[in-house]
Amino acid sequence: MAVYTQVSAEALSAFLERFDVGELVSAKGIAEGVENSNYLVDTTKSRFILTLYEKRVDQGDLPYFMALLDHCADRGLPVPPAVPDRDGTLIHTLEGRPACLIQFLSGVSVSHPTPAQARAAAEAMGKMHKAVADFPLNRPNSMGVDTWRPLFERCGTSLNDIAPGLYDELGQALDRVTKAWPREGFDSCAIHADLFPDNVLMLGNRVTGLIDFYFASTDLRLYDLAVMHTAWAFDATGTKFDPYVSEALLHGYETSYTLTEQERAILPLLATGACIRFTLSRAWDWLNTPADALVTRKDPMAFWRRARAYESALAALA
Ligand SMILES: Nc1ncnc2c1ncn2[C@@H]1O[C@H](COP(=O)(O)OP(=O)(O)O)[C@@H](O)[C@H]1O
Ligand SMILES: N[C@@H](CCOP(=O)(O)O)C(=O)O
Repeated sequence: MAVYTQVSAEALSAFLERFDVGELVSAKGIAEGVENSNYLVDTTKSRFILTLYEKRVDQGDLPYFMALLDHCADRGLPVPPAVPDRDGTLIHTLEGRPACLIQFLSGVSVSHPTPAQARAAAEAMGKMHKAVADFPLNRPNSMGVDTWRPLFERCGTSLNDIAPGLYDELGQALDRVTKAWPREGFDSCAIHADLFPDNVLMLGNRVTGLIDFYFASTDLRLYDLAVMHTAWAFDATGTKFDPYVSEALLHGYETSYTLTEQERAILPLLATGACIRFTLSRAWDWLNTPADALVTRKDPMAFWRRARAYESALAALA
């Protein structure tokens, strides 16, 4: 459940008057998602997503996210730009939170992607990377490789409450990965950085939406593919690897960028890093979200299992 901030009908009606979008017909809180409050809003003219940005999203980053969405939408990608009000303003305040009215995209996110769906989603990622070649803004990755150690230290030995021995094991993997992390030799661009299946809307095998750009940042282009691989090529528990989905992801991405031998060789390391990042962010939430909170905590171990699988692949290559 992700509705942290309640919006009254009166406040929403008044808010919508700033836009040329018709009058409020209905508004329902959306259960999916963990970061922000989202409402499905119907007006006499159309359907929208209303997002109120909660504490994890820095208000100062919103102009970057909105510019990136606009840039990609202008180039024909299925991403949802913010709707401007009559003055052209995109970012507003509602119920005391920064808020945007966002274009609604049809489609559903798949829970068990097939190879054909994985291929289409990775193709869309490749197209996005092509489209941002001339995107002029930069945003350092607030969940990038240099942030993992401090987050690990903040979690501390409480990690062992999640699984005995996790603090030591994760710390050692973090040492190995940060030491080997490529600091040059691979290109960077604006990346999505969280293109999990729940952030891709699909109708059948067709991608109708790439959403939730709130971790988007400037980072290694291949790291984006690595994040996607970790999220798509395993079952939800991180126990079962699907080699057909894995291959389909790489084939899909290669319709835009052929992977060199060097790039294929670095992918397991980047994927191990991605798994550490999601293990840590989930662990932090696990340790700091009250058990009775409305939001469902995500299992950190589902990514730690994946990290071990990628590290074994690295060992096999050595
Ligand atoms: N532009 C959109 N069009 C259609 N549905 C959307 C759109 N943006 C968000 N959603 C819906 O809202 C849900 C939560 O959005 P998301 O951005 O993933 O939230 P959070 O940032 O809180 O994780 C998505 O799973 C999807 O169902
Ligand atoms: N995808 C990440 C966390 C971010 O969640 P989202 O709902 O904003 O995509 C994870 O699964 O840990």
